[in-house]
Amino acid sequence: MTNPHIGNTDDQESRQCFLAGLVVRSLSISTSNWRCAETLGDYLAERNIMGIYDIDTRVITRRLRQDGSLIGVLSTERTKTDEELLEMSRSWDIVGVDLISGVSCKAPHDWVDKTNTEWEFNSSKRGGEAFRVIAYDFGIKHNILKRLASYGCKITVVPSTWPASETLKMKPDGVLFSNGPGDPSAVPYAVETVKEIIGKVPAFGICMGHQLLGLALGGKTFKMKFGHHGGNHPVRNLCSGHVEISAQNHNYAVDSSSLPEGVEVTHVNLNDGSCAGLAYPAQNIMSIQYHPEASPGPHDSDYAFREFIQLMKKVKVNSRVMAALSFI
Ligand SMILES: NC(=O)CC[C@H](N)C(=O)O
Repeated sequence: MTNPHIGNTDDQESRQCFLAGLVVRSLSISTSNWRCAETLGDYLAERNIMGIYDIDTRVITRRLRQDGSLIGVLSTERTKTDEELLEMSRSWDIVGVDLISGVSCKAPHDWVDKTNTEWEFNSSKRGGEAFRVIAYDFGIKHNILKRLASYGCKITVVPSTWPASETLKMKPDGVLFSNGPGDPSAVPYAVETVKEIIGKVPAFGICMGHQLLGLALGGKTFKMKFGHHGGNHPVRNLCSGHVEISAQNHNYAVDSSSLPEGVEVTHVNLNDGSCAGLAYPAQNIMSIQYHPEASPGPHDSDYAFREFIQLMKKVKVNSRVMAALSFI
């Protein structure tokens, strides 16, 4: 973490902490958040997750910015020499590795929790209809589900390997493809699932889900030098012209130039011009590369959830009209 002071606030965004290790500058010895249940050190130790502090994370950040993402090794084993640790780091890679299967849920389950009412910041423009959404868990952040629930959705979360045929049998009004770790090109099974669903049901992709949609539509993804991480990246919404301050956490991106005819780039990251969102109106597809659910981060992009509701509503109304016309 580049923020020097870590440990004074915390919120869980998944059923468990999947981190292998955490490197921080200064570990807060006190917690100053009324909801904080324990110190970061205790939290990590209870889960046998390695942590190291008093590290000059700014030097590491400058190195990563200069040389790109690097593989690192943390070890408490004093028997290992530096050379052996370096060998370990050289023997591992993130490219081509399926990291989704290790974090996805094991079985379908419903989700009902909404955003805590006292923190609700966008309760305007809520339609009355409840739309049925199937959310693919590629490592889904809980606040994505809370925002959908706050917008009135009835949600079933399914594992990353859940068959598209089973999803279509559930007759959802929409499908959400979630965020998730690792290389999108390392999970062809997930791309195939997306391919079988799009065009039949409105789809919304977030981060990994956005990349899987890009691949399913025939585009390509690539590994960025050091990705986008943090809560202060400016993104231009090309439809509205607005610039949003966004929450970002990704190392891959969709190559805009690889997208086929009809697929629109809807958002651009203003730091490097990369694709930050796409749409394929012909198949009722929308997706964004960053995190509209924030948690943590700014709420500028919360409207994306409302746009997904409007997309499902439009499709549902159209299908009712078509059904009525078929009787005439
Ligand atoms: N937050 C995410 O879903 C990340 C997507 C993908 N694993 C990447 O690193 O680009």
